[in-house]
Amino acid sequence: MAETKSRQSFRSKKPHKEIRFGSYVLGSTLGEGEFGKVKLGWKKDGSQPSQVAIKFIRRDSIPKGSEKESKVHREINALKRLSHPNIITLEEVLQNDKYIGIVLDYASGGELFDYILSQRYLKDSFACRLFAQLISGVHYMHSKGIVHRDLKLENLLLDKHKNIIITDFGFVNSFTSSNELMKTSCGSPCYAAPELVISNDPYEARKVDVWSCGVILYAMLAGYLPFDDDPQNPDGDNIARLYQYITTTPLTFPEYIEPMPRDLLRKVLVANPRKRVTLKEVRSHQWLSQHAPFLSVTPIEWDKNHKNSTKSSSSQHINLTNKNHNRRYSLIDTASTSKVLPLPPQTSSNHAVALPSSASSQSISEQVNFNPRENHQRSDSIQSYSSASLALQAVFDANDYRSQAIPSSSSQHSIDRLQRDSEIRKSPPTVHHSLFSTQQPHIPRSTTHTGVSSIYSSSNSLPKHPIIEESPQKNTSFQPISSFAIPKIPDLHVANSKLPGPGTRKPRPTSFHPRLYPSQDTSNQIISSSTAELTQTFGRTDSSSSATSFTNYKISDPSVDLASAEGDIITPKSPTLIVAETIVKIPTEKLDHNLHNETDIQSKENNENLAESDKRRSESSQSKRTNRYSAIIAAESVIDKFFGSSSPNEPTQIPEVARSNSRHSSVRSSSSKPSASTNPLRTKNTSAYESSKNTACNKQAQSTASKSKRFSFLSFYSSESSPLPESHSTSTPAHLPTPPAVSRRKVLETSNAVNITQNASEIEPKQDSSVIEYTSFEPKKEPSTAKKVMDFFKRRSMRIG
Ligand SMILES: Nc1ncnc2c1ncn2[C@@H]1O[C@H](COP(=O)(O)OP(=O)(O)OP(=O)(O)O)[C@@H](O)[C@H]1O
Repeated sequence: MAETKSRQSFRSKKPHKEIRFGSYVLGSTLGEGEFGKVKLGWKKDGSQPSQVAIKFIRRDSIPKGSEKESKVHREINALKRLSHPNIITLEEVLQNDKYIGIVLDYASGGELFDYILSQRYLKDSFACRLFAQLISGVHYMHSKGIVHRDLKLENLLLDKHKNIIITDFGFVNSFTSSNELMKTSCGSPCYAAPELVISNDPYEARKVDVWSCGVILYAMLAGYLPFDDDPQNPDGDNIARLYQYITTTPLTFPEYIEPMPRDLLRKVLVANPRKRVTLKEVRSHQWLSQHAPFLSVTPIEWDKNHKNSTKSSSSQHINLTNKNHNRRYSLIDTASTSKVLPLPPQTSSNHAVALPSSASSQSISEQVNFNPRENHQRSDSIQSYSSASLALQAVFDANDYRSQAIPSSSSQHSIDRLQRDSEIRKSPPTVHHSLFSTQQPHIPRSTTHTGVSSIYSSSNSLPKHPIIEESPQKNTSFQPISSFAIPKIPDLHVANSKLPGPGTRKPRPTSFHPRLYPSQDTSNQIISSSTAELTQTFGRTDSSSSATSFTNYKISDPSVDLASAEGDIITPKSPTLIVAETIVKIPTEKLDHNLHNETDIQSKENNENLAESDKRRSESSQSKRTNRYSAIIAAESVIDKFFGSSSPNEPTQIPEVARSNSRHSSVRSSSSKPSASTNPLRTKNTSAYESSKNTACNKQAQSTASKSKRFSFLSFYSSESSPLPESHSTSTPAHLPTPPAVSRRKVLETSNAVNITQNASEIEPKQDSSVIEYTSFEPKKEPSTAKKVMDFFKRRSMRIG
């Protein structure tokens, strides 16, 4: 007995092993993507960046020359070229013999998707602010000749001040001003522009991003996705039908969306890309006029700001090893003292910012300077600022400074500012109304501010052809995306594409619907009937081409190269990932297509720890799943049955689908489709479960059928039949009117029945190394069932392409 006790106490005192990757200590898992886990990390010595998100990619999961490898390279090289406060910052890339670790800024606010779920939908002013940031980021990347092509809520993170951070650049591609047409279909079904899905013709790359931005805006304001009310396709699972609906139905809005954003959405969500507004037109829309100063910052200015701050920071006595550290620090520790920051922005319900018509946008960047003394006074509080917040703050301050002609603030002001800032940060999170989060000052709207057009005409520094501003080729420190190694393959339009399989992740609500794939016969009927109409919509003369693309519509296989199709501006070149026995730190400025070996050797032990920890986690999660989440297992079985089973017993498929479907297990037959008159959730639930029983669904799944009804993923698709207990429901925030209860696919608001928003504080690691335990690799707190289910969706998000 005594021996047992002493053994126990020994065990409890035994320090847990610290898991490290390079110079980073690893913490909890932030999420899981296509390539694997994303983990929180921090430097043990407390140096910057204080917290990072490390995206781990198992090297053996990206075979040489594979599409996956290209995707990783695309993402890294794109991020290296981008330096904008609303675009995720690449800190560095590390690798050892097992993993590649893409070290990114940590966006502690979680996914915008989850945030909208928690709010049901966003207030007009807040959505406007986020949308302005999104548009600014997208405009910036377009100016670099980069299109994202997979913009969706799940790829938009929030920093701690609720600024948008665009992430996941795996589908980016480059274009030139002379050739912007692309052919590869990619993106997520619900966010993909119609021309991607229903046409074989090359598409204008930037317009595709514009469409996705429109879908995102709609989802922010409505709390659900647009074109979601087709009575013939209540679940939106028939994607051909969905796109037919999109191209033929006028956009409708819930009553709580204001007229101005409606007007903007009507101009953005136009099926015909030729009639769809350009990003420039979006930026100058009246609804965004209150954020005109921010939107008027040109890409050149963002770069200048970055360069200036990098140069300044290099004179500081900071031991930094790469430009990104400088970038981050530069906003804090620059040597420039020419201007002192104006008073901090305050929270304001009126977030209109006046931009004097005489101000030139050029002056913005010149005034974006920081007083190091002031910033030193910020001490610890400044550490928590993300680079996004800081950069946004800087631009705001510059605008604010200029517009208000505030004289240099005294150091006392700075101290006051710091105190106020830290108080604001201590306060509980609220929905922010200003472009610059909680620090937005109350600045009365200028009476001379007559809207965006006047601003642009007075300070029109926006390039007519953004690509000309800074050609990617000019940037010698970066490897242009065009040099990626992409094996040349035939055009991969949807007509030739394949369905996803077990290797692919499965759906989340906004990007996927459980019964997405219509049976061949059903879709064909719809396609045939709609071809003429769509041809008309897109103004085509070649009806046969349309017909072909519709008839053969399938989801393309992500394992096949997406960016190499004819029309994409990509030059093939062999990719190489140098295998090293040790962790190799790759400063981003040196990293190009090839990952070079460098210094900073990490012991193999850590590496093993990482793998071991992964193993333990999976074992532990396995047992937890068995004990506590059998319902989820049931749901997974159901989904595997539908989308991912590689079981040899899989049902015979329609030949054409089977041919193209190496991984997708089954295509739902039309007979399994529930009638629209029945409750789609209940029906789906039942039919799905029955299907699972018919195949190799395990016994446990069967025995937990009733539980699966309670926690099934299907329950996330309806508010009417949400099986969640009342007590879990979150009421509509007071400021928001109750959304109509009619749409069964109010996916965002429905999911709000359970609070699944990730609490950043739960995953904050303890910085004191003495208390960092091995278990820090595993979250101490068991995530809620709802969270698990949502994570399950995350793992299964899928795309066209
Ligand atoms: N910088 C970050 N800060 C905080 N969380 C992050 C960060 N990057 C990723 N995550 C979390 O990890 C999850 C997976 O990351 P990410 O989407 O980048 O992976 P992925 O492999 O690119 O997946 P996919 O391509 O399917 O989106 C995200 O949904 C997010 O919750």
